[in-house]
Amino acid sequence: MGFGTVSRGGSSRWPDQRLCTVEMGPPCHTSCLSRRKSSSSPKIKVDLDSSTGIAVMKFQSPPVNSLSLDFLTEFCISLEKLEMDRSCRGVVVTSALPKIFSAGLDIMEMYGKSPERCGEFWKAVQEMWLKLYGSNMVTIAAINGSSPAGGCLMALTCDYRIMAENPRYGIGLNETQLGIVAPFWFKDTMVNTVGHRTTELALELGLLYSAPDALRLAWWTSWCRRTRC
Ligand SMILES: CCCCC/C=C\C/C=C\CC/C=C/CC(=O)SCCNC(=O)CCNC(=O)[C@H](O)C(C)(C)COP(=O)(O)OP(=O)(O)OC[C@H]1O[C@@H](n2cnc3c(N)ncnc32)[C@H](O)[C@@H]1OP(=O)(O)O
Repeated sequence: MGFGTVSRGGSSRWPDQRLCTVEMGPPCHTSCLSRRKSSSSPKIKVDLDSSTGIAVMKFQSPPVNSLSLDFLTEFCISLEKLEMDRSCRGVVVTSALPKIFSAGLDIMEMYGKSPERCGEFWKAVQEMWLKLYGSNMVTIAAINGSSPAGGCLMALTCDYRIMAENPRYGIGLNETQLGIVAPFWFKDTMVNTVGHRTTELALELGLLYSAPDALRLAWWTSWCRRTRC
């Protein structure tokens, strides 16, 4: 599947300033509760606070939030619903699982499947990227765990990234280490964020970065010391 032109943001839902802090705590007051809309599909839970216009999309697909066809389909539907809700201005994507943001594409989707199923899966991967990259909402990845390969792509596709500092958490397009080649548009998404030279090195060596290392290479808007965002 080829790509057409993707328009990015540009609506009144975008703030003038770069967004540097994200409120992710529990509701401050019970009166806030009435302005909250929640929905849950098996793999993704969404909470929208209409008073702030911020939605939090939590991945809840154990063991590792791998991007299966079902997961990607739910993700696109959830994002579309938020996109259509004019009260929603921004969305934070994060994980409900400890230690893992997303393990990337579901390996089991890429093994022993029919050509039709492979086509459907690959289209869903592209759809996820198109919808997230082309979103009119401000998109933020709160990376509270490991995020290799496709998980990293998802984070890079957001407008802003915040990562929890933990030496066990790594992020990067590490496909080379797995003996596969990162598709060109994975690479391009990384180039957009960290530039050609860093991307070249990272992809050649299949590097996974810790939060402080990634910060040095300008991956982040911010990072936090708490192990759970
Ligand atoms: C269909 C193809 C169409 C044609 C397309 C054409 C061209 C495209 C060509 C190539 C595609 C290139 C793009 C690739 C991008 C990707 O994202 S590939 C996936 C890369 N990701 C990984 O390899 C992640 C590997 N996993 C890990 O590193 C670790 O599991 C972890 C995430 C760091 C977590 O570690 P932890 O120790 O906590 O857990 P475990 O390792 O014990 O894992 C628990 C459990 O989860 C299973 N699992 C892990 N990762 C995946 C995964 N990506 N998909 C599915 N399942 C996964 C693991 O096997 C364990 O399972 P269990 O043994 O049954 O408990």
